[in-house]
Amino acid sequence: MKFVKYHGAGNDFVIIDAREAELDLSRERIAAICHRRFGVGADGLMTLENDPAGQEFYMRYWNADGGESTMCGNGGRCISLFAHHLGIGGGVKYFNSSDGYHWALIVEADEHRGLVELGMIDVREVRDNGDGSYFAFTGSPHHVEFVEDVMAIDVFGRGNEIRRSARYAAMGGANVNFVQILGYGLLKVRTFERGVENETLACGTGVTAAAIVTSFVNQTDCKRFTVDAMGGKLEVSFDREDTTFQKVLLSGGAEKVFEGNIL
Ligand SMILES: N[C@H](CCC[C@H](N)C(=O)O)C(=O)O
Repeated sequence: MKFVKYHGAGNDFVIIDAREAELDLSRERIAAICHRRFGVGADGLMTLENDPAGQEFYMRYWNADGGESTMCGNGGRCISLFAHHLGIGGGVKYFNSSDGYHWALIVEADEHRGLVELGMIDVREVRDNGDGSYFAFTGSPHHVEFVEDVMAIDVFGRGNEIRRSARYAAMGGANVNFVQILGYGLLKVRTFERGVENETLACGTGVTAAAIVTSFVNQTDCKRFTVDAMGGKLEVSFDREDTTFQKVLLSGGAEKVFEGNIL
């Protein structure tokens, strides 16, 4: 089975063009493909499929543990560059996914790399958990808390604990984002990802949640954030009406790093 490997700010994915093929993708097989030693290694796997609703393609996403999951922002940017490399659509890609329709502008691209701006869903609620942390759904569920120094945080230990806490059990757990405010519109974020069950080098829906919660909580007139993730920089921008965030955009680099054949 042919695959390609892309990453967005170090959040990495196996992507398979499934438009013509019936694939055998069990939970176990996806977990094996994503395994860092016994497989290709990835934070997640995506298939690019024909969309019954008539968009240019459908994006399905599975986490590294083999579980099909909710929207992946870095994955959406990578699969849009992959679609571009396949000659699908024009300068703006229109696709469907688990949280509805998305568009992605290919700002620039060569045969390996690109700069991709992805339209995200609206965020109509930021929940204050009452303990200094917050929750927002940006296509995936995200816990957000502010810390003095993200590099001093035990992201795995504390992230795992919060991800498995009773608060988020009903939704199957949440991703956990630790946010350090570096300045006005400037954040550093580290994320423990549900379904990867570890820290990832970047999380697109996570940095989107971090920016929106920062605007909601203290930089209330800021609508554009640069976010330093461990694997690279991402930009988040939005319009804001009271507590509704619309025209949410996630921008950053995406890169095709290799292609291969899964036996
Ligand atoms: N692990 C997430 C999905 C992937 C999110 C992340 N890779 C992104 O870029 O948004 C979840 O199960 O909620």
